[in-house]
Amino acid sequence: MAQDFTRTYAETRDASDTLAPYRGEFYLPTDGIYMDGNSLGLLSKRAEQTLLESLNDWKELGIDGWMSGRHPWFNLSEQLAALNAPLIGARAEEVMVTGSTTVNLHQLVASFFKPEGKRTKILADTLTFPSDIYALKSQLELRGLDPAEHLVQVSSPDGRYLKEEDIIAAMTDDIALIVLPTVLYRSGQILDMARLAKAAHERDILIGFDACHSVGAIPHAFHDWGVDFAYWCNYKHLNGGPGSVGGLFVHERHFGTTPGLAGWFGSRKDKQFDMDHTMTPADHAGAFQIGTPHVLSLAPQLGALEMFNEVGMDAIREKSLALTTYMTTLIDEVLAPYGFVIGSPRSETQRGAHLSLEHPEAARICKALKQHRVIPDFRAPNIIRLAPVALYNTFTDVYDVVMTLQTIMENKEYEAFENVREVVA
Ligand SMILES: Cc1ncc(COP(=O)(O)O)c(C=O)c1O
Ligand SMILES: Nc1c(O)cccc1C(=O)C[C@H](N)C(=O)O
Repeated sequence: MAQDFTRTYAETRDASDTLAPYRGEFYLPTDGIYMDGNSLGLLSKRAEQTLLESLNDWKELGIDGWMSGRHPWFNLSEQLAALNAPLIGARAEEVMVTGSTTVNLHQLVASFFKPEGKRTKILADTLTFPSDIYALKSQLELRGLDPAEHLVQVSSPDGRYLKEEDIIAAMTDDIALIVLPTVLYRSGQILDMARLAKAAHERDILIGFDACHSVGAIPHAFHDWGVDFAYWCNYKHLNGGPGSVGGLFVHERHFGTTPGLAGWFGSRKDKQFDMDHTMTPADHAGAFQIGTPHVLSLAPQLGALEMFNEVGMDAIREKSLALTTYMTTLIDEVLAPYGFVIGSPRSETQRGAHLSLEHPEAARICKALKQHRVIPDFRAPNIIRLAPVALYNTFTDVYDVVMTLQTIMENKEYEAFENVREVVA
C-alpha cells in the first residue's frame, strides 16, 4: 500500500504487523501513549510474574531461595547472562548481569585501563552521557592522572553526530583505552563499532562501548567485532524495571584478567563459600561481579528477556526502523512548518531506536504533550526524544503523537507552560 497521511494508513500497517500480539503482553497507559521506552521501558506481565515468583520464594523459603527457589538466586545472574548474550552477539560466558551502567564502567576501567609508558590517556567523546565522563575522570584521578590532560574527548562538528574518521584520527600512540557509546543518547546515531574496534586494535588500543541505547534496540556482534568490553542498563529497551541490574561483556580473550574491583561474588562458584582470603576468580565474565546480586531487581528480567529471545533482534530491529521511518516521513510532512528539525540520522544504518526532535520551545512542548497524555522525554536545551518501541507501540501511536504535536503547535498550547525542564526530565 502506498503511504498516505491518513490514520487509516497507520491502521493498515498495524493490521499486518507480526509483532502486534506482543503489545498485549505489556501494561500500557490506558489513557495515553508511551513514547519513552528509551529511558524506562514498560512493565510486562511476564516480568511481573517472574518478580512475584522470586518474591514468593523469599516468602516461603527464606535463605533456601538461593539454591532451591523457583529461579535459584545463586545462579540468577548467570541465567540472565545467557538470555542477554544473543542480544549483543556474545557467548554466554562473556556476559554477566550485575551492577549498574556506571558501576560496571568503573569496574571495567579499573580492570582494563593500564597506563604504561607513553600510553596514559583515555579517549572518549563530547556527546556521551555525563555519568560516563564523571566515572572516567574519577578513574584517572584515582591513578593520580589529571583528567584535563589524560581524558581526550573527540568533538562533534555539529553537536549532534560524531564522525568515525575524527575518532580514528584521535587514536594516537598516547591512548591506552577508548570508551564510546554504541548509540548516542541524544541524536540516536549508531557508531560503526566494527570499524572502530578494528582501528583501535590496529593501534594496540583497547576499546569498550556503553550499550545503554542499543541493547534490545539493534543487533550487535560484540564477539565477532572483537570489542574488548561493553556495559549497559536493562531498564530501557529491555524493560527490566526502574534501577534494574545492568549488564557487562568481556571478550573471552580477556578471561583471566584480574578484576580491578574485586568482591566475593566474582569467585568461582564452587569456591565462593570456602571463605578463603585468597580469591579464586571465575574463569569468565562472572569474575567482574562484586557483591551479592540485587535479586528483586534481577527477577523481572527473566520474564522481560524471554520475549526478546522469542522474537529475535532482527524482527525487533525491522519493526523499530519501520516505526521511526514512518515517524520521520510524518514529521517532515506535518510538523516541518512549525520549526521542528529532526536531529537523528535519516540513514537507517545509522539510526538507533529513537528520534530526536529539536525545537526552541521543546521543554514546554513536552509539558503540553504530557497534558495530552503523550509521554516523551526532554533533553536540554532543545530536544524532544520519541521512542516508538517495537514490542509495544503501533503505527497508529506514531500517527497520533505527530497529530497531537500538530494540534499543540497550531493552537500554541505550549504557551501555557514555562519553557524550563522538570527536575527529572
Ligand atoms: C548512555 C548512558 N550511559 C550511562 C547511563 C547511566 O546509567 P546508570 O544510572 O544506570 O548508571 C545512562 C542512563 O542513565 C545512559 O543512558
Ligand atoms: N537512569 C535514569 C533515571 O534514574 C531517571 C531518569 C532517567 C534515567 C535515564 O536512564 C535517562 C537516560 N539514560 C537518557 O538517555 O537520558
